[in-house]
Amino acid sequence: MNDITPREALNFDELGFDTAAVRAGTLRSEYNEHAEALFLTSSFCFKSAAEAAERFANSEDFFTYSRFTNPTVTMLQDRLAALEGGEACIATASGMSAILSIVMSACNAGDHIVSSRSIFGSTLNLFATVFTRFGITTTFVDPNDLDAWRAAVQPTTKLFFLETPSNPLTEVSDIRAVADVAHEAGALFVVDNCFCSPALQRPIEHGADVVVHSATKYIDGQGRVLGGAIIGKRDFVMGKVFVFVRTTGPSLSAFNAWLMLRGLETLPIRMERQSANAFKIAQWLETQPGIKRVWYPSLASHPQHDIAKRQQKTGGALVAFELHGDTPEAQRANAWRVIDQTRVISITGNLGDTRTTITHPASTTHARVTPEARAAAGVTEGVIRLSVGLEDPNDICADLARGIA
Ligand SMILES: N[C@@H](CCOC(=O)CCC(=O)O)C(=O)O
Repeated sequence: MNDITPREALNFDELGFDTAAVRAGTLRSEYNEHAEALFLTSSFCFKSAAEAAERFANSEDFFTYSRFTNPTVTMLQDRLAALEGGEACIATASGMSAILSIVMSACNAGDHIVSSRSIFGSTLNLFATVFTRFGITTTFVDPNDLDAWRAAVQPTTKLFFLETPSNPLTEVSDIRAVADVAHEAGALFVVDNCFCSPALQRPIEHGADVVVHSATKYIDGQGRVLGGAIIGKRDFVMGKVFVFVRTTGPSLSAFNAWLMLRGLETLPIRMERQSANAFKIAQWLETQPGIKRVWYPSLASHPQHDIAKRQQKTGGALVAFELHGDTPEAQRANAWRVIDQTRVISITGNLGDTRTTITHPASTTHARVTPEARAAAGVTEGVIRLSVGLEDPNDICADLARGIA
């Protein structure tokens, strides 16, 4: 590929994380532009039919067609691989298409997955309803019960799936401990690192084989575009996932990749500040009598506080809390009242934005999950998820106080 860099290529393994966040992805055109260029083109031209044939035959090394190779997307992939400490990355159109691509690349009909039960609603549905139609079954387990992971293993188990911290309750699991069980079983261990981003947690360093992201969240960081990313060893990512994405087309657009490159430049400072704001808000929520329970990994009351301290740089920017209520209906009414009384916070089904967002998971992000699966994951009608942004945390507390009072 035309890797024309103004000076010699940088080795990001030897440079700091913050340096990689702004500089990794060094591909430049013949013009040696300073900022990453946006290559809005569906295809690339060839000097001859023979060159076209040669380049299509070696598509990993040449730009041919943007469904599978585009310079702007390559720069994003290179940067994400550097940030996660992986050998290679493939970017996709959304987080869900990233998970789909991993499973379709790793499993065949008749194979089996062991997954945490505490995962995003659409991921749970993908495993429980879509894959089963193609003969891939999943056993869901309590993510903090290592015996349950072990007991769920079958001769056909090919993949372990963990989300830590989990969506929406920020349940934290020991990545190294689950990795050991996965590897004893000969399974590929996939960790969804969406809530932390590589700025706060690098699962590959703790034994994960593959890291998956909804890049829509902290990687974009400003609530603008959808995207996904798969990071891991070259033989799996380029040998299998690349071929799947090339053939089936859940590819990331160059425009979205370009925005995400901009977003990543501020990832470390956004995560630091948003985490600090979230900690302040979580501490304040714990003092509110109207609130039954608060989940935030940096709080001493969090059930996996010790694991989080070991594994994450900060508690992250997601806070979950539960409202009182004698019945599920009363809990929902209380939660909706708090949400509806906000004026500053955005009521929306997304997270990872610089603006604070508030979500009622039971009726949005986890609405299509069965009530039993929601109950097993602890997602009651009283739970509210807050994705804390860059506003003054006092303004966010005041906005929440109106409904809580
Ligand atoms: N990952 C986002 C997703 C937003 O919600 C959904 O995708 C809902 C699922 C559906 O209705 O199909 C988040 O957690 O905020």
